[in-house]
Amino acid sequence: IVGGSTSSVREWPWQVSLHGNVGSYRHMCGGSIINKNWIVTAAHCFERLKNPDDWHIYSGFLKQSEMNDDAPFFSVHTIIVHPQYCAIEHVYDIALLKLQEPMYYTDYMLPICLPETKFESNYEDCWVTGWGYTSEAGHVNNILQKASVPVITNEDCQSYYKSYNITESMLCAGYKEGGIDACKGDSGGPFVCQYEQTWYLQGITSWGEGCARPDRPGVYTRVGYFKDWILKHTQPG
Ligand SMILES: COC(=O)Nc1ccc(-c2nc(CNC(=O)CCc3cc(Cl)ccc3N3C=NNN3)[nH]c2Cl)cc1
Repeated sequence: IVGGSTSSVREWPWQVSLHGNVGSYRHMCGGSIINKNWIVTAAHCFERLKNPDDWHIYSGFLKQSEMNDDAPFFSVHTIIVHPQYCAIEHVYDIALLKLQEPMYYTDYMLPICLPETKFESNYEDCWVTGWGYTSEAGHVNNILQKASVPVITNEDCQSYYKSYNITESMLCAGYKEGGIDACKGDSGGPFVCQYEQTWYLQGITSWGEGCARPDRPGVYTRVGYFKDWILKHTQPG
């Protein structure tokens, strides 16, 4: 997160850190708890690491330094990447992780609500969180960062990204002058908005041209667009 600030415990209890085995395990992506068995994240996180055994999920932690080999983690039973995901176009950048054992909820580990509708009309108080770089030429941050970022229309977003196709399955957020944005290592993590005292997962951190640059908003997977697909895979019975 560029231009953000340090989060406190229990602020974002749905935020998880996905550690991938690239020789040793290290933070690769963020993710969000949606119920006791399922995490939602970005499809691009699994381009190289497709084996569930190569992933450890850390939940309930604020600092990367706490997510060490002595700390408890959840294992992954199944990785479901959206069948229409396309890396080149950044489309359908969403994936579901089924846990090997159900999670227990605590004050530090709680699910985030899915959006009510496919396209929300209210995006008043929206935040992006993660352990990603705090500048383009940076490194993964130890303490979870947060930043408030306004949603912009897809039409405005398309006008900024002339060489890309901003689809209805994407949601954009950012400041025209830049300065505050997600960055490397934040992807897969939550973009949440508070409405009438409830937080909803409106986006999954996906891509952008650089970090926090003027006229280059962040592009998120629009979670509402995939609500039926998510429910189909994650509802018991
Ligand atoms: C010790 O462990 C480590 O060092 N781990 C570690 C883990 C992951 C990565 C890493 N992850 C990615 C995937 N993309 C993102 O995370 C954000 C994309 C994004 C989204 C929005 Cl909305 C806005 C802007 C951007 N944007 C553009 N440019 N940069 N960011 N790239 C790299 Cl590199 C690097 C190191």
